[in-house]
Amino acid sequence: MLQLEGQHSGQAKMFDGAQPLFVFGVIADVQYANVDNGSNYLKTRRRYYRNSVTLLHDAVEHWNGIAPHFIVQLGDLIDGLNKKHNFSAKALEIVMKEFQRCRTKIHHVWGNHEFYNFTREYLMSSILNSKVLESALDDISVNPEDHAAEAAIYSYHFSPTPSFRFVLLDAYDLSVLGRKAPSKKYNQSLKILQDKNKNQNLNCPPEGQCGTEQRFVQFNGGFSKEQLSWLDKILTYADKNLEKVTIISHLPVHPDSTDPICLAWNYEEVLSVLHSHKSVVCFMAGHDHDGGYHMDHRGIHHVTMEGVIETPPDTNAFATVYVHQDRMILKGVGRVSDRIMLYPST
Ligand SMILES: Nc1ncnc2c1ncn2[C@@H]1O[C@H](COP(=O)(O)OP(=O)(O)O)[C@@H](O)[C@H]1O
Repeated sequence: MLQLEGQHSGQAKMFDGAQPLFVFGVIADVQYANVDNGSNYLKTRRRYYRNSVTLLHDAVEHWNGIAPHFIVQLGDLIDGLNKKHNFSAKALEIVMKEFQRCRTKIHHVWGNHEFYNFTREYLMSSILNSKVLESALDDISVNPEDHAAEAAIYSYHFSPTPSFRFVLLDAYDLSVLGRKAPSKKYNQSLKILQDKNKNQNLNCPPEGQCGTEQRFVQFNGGFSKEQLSWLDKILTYADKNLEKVTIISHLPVHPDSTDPICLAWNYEEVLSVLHSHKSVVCFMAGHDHDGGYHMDHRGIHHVTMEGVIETPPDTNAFATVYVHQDRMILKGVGRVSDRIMLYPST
């Protein structure tokens, strides 16, 4: 029997009648800018730049009535247009004011628009660095090289309750955005792009390519070997401890969960790490504003959240996830569909 949110008081209200172990909120691609409505590059989708902060406000109001244990913000919080208007810091202040009304922790990942507005160094010491909320390594022992890799990469993990873990990934670890020329990672990223994309404008997908090859564009990025090896260690620990892991990233990694132009460059390598561990139950991403979903052959749920920026003012796009011992129940608002996600059998 379904019970509506808002009919209960106190923490972590139930949605399906059973008491969840914990509850979290999820929202993607707010992309606020203090400019008139516009459209995406191909002029196929309308973008509601000013109104997106109102939709964020409404999401926070909703969550304040439920008291989730935490919220994950999937990146592209403010639009790159702010940079042109010298409004980046102010725009960030405006959206963070909404989040600050939220009586819970917010976990942020970074998308391409974070790097249009700010340098990686700025982001590391900004309010968008939520890694500081968690002790980065807690009880998982890693070697000194992994410590160094963790410091250069914005990724971390946390366990909100025993047997569950969340891993936030840095999808622009390999990227020409946010990596300084001519650093090793910048050069490596430019080479990956230019080997696959011969256009002058690297935001323009490779000529004549369709399907997943379109992903080699400048507004995407990928995961370094160090980050994947770090992820592998966390998942090994999680396997041993019979944990259920949800992975959070700006870029999706399964071609059936997104328009392939939005995929991470080395999505196959990420999938191969995920599939070598039994602990992974869900992968959540943003970036593709149309959203998407696919349960892969190993039973991992790939959820791509609809973007707030392309959501008309009379609706919304966010979700609350009720986590149970055997499933997650995702309750969408507005453009986001409800979904029951059973964990893969081990
Ligand atoms: N097909 C394309 N050709 C050239 N530039 C593009 C193309 N698609 C997107 N871009 C540019 O790439 C950047 C990111 O695109 P955008 O649609 O804003 O991505 P997002 O969905 O992350 O907002 C923008 O500067 C946009 O103008």
